[in-house]
Amino acid sequence: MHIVNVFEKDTIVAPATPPGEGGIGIVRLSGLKAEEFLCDYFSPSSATGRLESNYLYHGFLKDHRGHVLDEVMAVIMRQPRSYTREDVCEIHCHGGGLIVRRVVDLFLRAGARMARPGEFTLRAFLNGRIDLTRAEAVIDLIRSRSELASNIAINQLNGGLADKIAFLREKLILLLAEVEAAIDFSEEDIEIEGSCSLGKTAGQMMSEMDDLIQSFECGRIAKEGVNILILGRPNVGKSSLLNSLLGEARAIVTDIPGTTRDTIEEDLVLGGLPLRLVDTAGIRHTEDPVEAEGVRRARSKIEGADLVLLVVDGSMSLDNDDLLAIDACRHKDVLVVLNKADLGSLPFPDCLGQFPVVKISALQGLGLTDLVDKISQHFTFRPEVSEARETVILTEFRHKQALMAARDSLGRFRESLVQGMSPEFSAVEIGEALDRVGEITGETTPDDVLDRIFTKFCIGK
Ligand SMILES: Nc1nc2c(c(=O)[nH]1)N(C=O)[C@@H](CNc1ccc(C(=O)N[C@@H](CCC(=O)O)C(=O)O)cc1)CN2
Ligand SMILES: Nc1nc2c(ncn2[C@@H]2O[C@H](COP(=O)(O)OP(=O)(O)OP(=O)(O)O)[C@@H](O)[C@H]2O)c(=O)[nH]1
Ligand SMILES: [Mg+2]
Repeated sequence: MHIVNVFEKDTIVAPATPPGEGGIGIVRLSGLKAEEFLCDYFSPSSATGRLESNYLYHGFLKDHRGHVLDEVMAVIMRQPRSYTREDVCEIHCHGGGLIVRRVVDLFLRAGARMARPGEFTLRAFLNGRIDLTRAEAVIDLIRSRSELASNIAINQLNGGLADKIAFLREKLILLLAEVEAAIDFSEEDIEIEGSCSLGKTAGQMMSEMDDLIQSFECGRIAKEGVNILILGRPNVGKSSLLNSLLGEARAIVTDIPGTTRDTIEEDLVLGGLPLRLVDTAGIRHTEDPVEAEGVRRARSKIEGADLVLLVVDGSMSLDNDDLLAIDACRHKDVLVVLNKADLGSLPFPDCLGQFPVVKISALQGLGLTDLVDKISQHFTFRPEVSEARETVILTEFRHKQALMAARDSLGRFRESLVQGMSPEFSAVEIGEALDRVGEITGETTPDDVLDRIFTKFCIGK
C-alpha cells in the first residue's frame, strides 16, 4: 500500500462486515462521490429530496438496469461528521456473501475503488480525526482475544496514550523554549542554576517515560498472549495435557511413544490470561527421520517460550530422555508438571528440586485448576482487567522503541548540561526527543512505518 495524501480524490468502497452469512451485511463508501453513488442506486421508500445526514433510511437498492438488488437501510454521514471525516455512506443489506459482493460490485462499476486494508481508518488518521495511537487501538480492539487486551485497546482508543504523549510533548516544548532562550540571550553556557532545574525536569520526564516503557512487557502479554511450551519425553502425557486444558480432543493421544510429530499450537484464555499453548513431539534420540524432525521442531520452539511446562511421568523414575528434556530447557522459566498422579507417585526427583512443581492427572482432569493458578502466578506483572481501563499500557514495540530513543536523548541532554556544553548542542537533543515522541502519535512518523501499520488492518476497516 502507498500512503495516500490528504487530498486523495478516490471514493472507496468495501464490505464492513465479515464474509459469510449474517443477519445484515454492511457496505461502506467514503469519499467525494459517496453520496452521488448512493443516490444513483438507492430509492428511499418515504423520504423525498435530499437525504439528511446521519439518518438511517429504508429503501431499495437498484442496479444499473433498475432491477431491485436488495431491500436495504442506508445512511449518509456528511463530512466532517463521519468516521473518515469524508462523506461516508453505508448500505445495510441482507447479510450473505453474494448479496454483499453484488452491492460492492455495483459501486465499483459506478466508479468507486476497492478500499485497501485499513484505508478507512487511514483516512480518519490523515484527515486528523484520530491520531496514530487511536488508529492502532482500532485494530487491537478488533483483534483482542481477552477482556484485558480489549480494555487496554479501549483506553488507547479513548486517547489514554495520546494524552500522555501530548503531555510529554508539551513539557519538551517548554524545555526547548528555555534552552533556546539561553541561546538567544547568552553567549555563554546555560546558567548553573537554570541548568539544574532543566536537568531536574529532564530527569522527571525520563522516569515518566520509564514507567511507560516498563508497561510494555505486560501489554505484550495481554495482546499477544504468553507462549507456553509443553515439553517432555515421549508418552508422559503432553498431548493429553493440551487436550485437557482445551477441553477437547485436539491432539492425537496414544500409548505409543512418539505419537506427536508436528507442533500443535492453540490459543486460549486461562484465568484471564491469553495464551498460546504449544504441544510438541517428545524429546528423545531417534533414528526415525520423521520423528527426528518433530524433535527438532520441538527444540526450535524453546527459545521463544515465555514458560515451559516440563511434563514428567510422576509414577515412574526419570530416564535418559527425561534428562534430555530437562537439559533442553535449562535456560528457561520452567514449571514441572508431574503427570499421571492417578497412578500413584514416587518421591520427587532431586534434579528437579529447583523448579516449581504441580501434580496433575491429565487423564482424569485432576490438578488442572492448580496448574492454571501456578501459570497465572508466574505472570504476576499483568494488570487487573479493570485496572487496564484506566492505566496506560504500551502494547506496541514501536511505541516502546520510540520512547526509549526519546529517553536516551533526554539522558544526553542532561549530560550536556553537566558538561557545560553549548545550549545549541543541548537543544538538538530535545528536538530529537520531540521527533521520537511525535512518531508515536503520528506527527513525525515516516511513511514506510505508516504503511506497515495500516496494511496490518483488515479490508473494510
Ligand atoms: N454502522 C457503523 N458502526 C460502527 C462504525 C461505523 O463506521 N459504522 N464504526 C467505525 O468503523 C465504529 C464506531 N466509530 C465511529 C467513530 C466516529 C464516527 C463519527 O462519525 N464521528 C464524527 C462525529 C459523529 C457525530 O457527531 O455524530 C466525528 O468524529 O467527527 C462514526 C463511527 C463502530 N461501529
Ligand atoms: N494413567 C494416566 N495415563 C495418562 C495420563 N496422561 C496421559 N496418559 C496416557 O499416557 C499415554 C501417552 O499420552 P500422550 O498424551 O499421547 O503423551 P505425549 O507426551 O503427548 O506422547 P508423545 O506425543 O508420544 O510425545 C496415553 O496412553 C495416555 O492416555 C494420566 O494422567 N494418567
Ligand atoms: Mg503427544
